[in-house]
Amino acid sequence: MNERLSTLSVAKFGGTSVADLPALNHCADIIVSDPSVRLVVVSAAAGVTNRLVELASGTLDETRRQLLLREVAAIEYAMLDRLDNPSAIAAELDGYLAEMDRLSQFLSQHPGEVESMDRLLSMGERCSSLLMTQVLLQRKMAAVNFDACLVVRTDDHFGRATPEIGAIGRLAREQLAPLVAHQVVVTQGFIGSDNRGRVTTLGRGGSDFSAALLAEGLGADNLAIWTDVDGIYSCDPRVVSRARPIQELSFNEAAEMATFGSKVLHPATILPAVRSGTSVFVGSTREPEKGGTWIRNRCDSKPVFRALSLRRHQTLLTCHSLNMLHAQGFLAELFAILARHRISVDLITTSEVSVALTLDQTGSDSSGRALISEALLEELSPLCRVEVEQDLALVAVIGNHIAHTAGIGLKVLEAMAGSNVRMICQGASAHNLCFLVGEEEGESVVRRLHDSLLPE
Ligand SMILES: Nc1ncnc2c1ncn2[C@@H]1O[C@H](COP(=O)(O)OP(=O)(O)O)[C@@H](O)[C@H]1O
Ligand SMILES: N[C@@H](CC(=O)OP(=O)(O)O)C(=O)O
Repeated sequence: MNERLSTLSVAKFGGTSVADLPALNHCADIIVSDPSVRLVVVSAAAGVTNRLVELASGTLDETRRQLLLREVAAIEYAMLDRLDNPSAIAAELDGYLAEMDRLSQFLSQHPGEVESMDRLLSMGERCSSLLMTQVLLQRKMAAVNFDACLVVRTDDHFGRATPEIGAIGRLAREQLAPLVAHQVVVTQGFIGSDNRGRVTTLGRGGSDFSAALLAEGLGADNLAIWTDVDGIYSCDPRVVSRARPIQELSFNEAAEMATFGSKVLHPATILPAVRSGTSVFVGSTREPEKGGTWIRNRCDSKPVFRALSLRRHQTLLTCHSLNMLHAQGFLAELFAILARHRISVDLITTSEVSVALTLDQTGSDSSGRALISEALLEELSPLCRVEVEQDLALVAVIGNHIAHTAGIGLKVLEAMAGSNVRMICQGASAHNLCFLVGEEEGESVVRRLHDSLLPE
């Protein structure tokens, strides 16, 4: 960097924050009011990625394909048309929309062609960064639109690419640092490229992750995740109306919340922040004055019960095998097969002859492809008999010293009286106690637990 900035902040704006022109103007207000914000990371406008995922499926009839393209175009043009000077970027935006048409048509003829799928999915974020940059230029800010693929280097696992941290750090220092010294740089979340320059995506909700990786690469002091809630709450406010905002959280607690379903943060966001010591803020784009949640390495309060998370659509895999009895290597073999299918395991319990595990659904790729494939079941079949249960919900109690505080199990189970608890996991972390219940019971269990463990 030519000039050392006293404080460097990265601001990420999610889909609802860039959904229309008034929303983009709220983002601009935040950026203008804080001179430390030098890198802005944007998601696709709300609803766009879902439509692109459908377009990328390659299974649509022509009427549906045209309808989705028109809907995406309507979202983007509604913003373009209300700019002071739409002609400045109209041709570029038209180009992106034409590319969506071309790629979705190609995919109708070649369904499952993963390279084109990711290129198509990347278009939503490209439209947003183009529009966001123009809104900042309108405000007379020095701003530039920057292609995230130049810095966010990943492997070539299309749909759910893994970032290459070392390369991202080097590229951020070489390419981004000189730019942020002189202007606000606007870039896309969610997308990257492999070492052959092919566009990749990081999996659904991956813009938070992109912002955290870029903040790490730049050595930023702060990362702000601007969204549609004024911070992280003690539970999803859509599920528990009495949930309350949390002012300060530790990295550990935030990581547990994100992992176990608090959608406000992508689960991978915390690790880059931990590595680089970057503080993370979560706040509302529409109401920044309300404040929000700070996530830091250390925080003063360490309550036993901090929050609850609910993750729906859980799958429980129970693997039975008599070969497991007093044998070595069974779990190693099982996990090797799961790893080959890029499945990450969440909860696990074992008995003499069986092992039950839940699958991490945050690992589903950008197209939302199902994780349990026929190929996986086939590979597992010589090793064990597999039972698959779906329609479960994972409830996580998150806090501190959970593994070392007497009476917690009783308190939690009392609140669960009458519910069928399918699996319980506790002990590996001092920060969580997790269990599975039927999907239909998930919300009511969380509400009862909130009343009992986190009363006002
Ligand atoms: N514990 C929680 N605190 C706050 N919001 C939560 C929590 N758990 C889930 N959410 C949900 O996360 C949503 C914000 O995440 P998301 O929709 O991914 O935002 P964005 O599009 O800005 O990335 C909120 O609207 C809220 O309903
Ligand atoms: N647009 C991508 C990436 C993302 O992170 O979006 P959001 O910030 O709105 O959750 C998606 O919908 O998955």
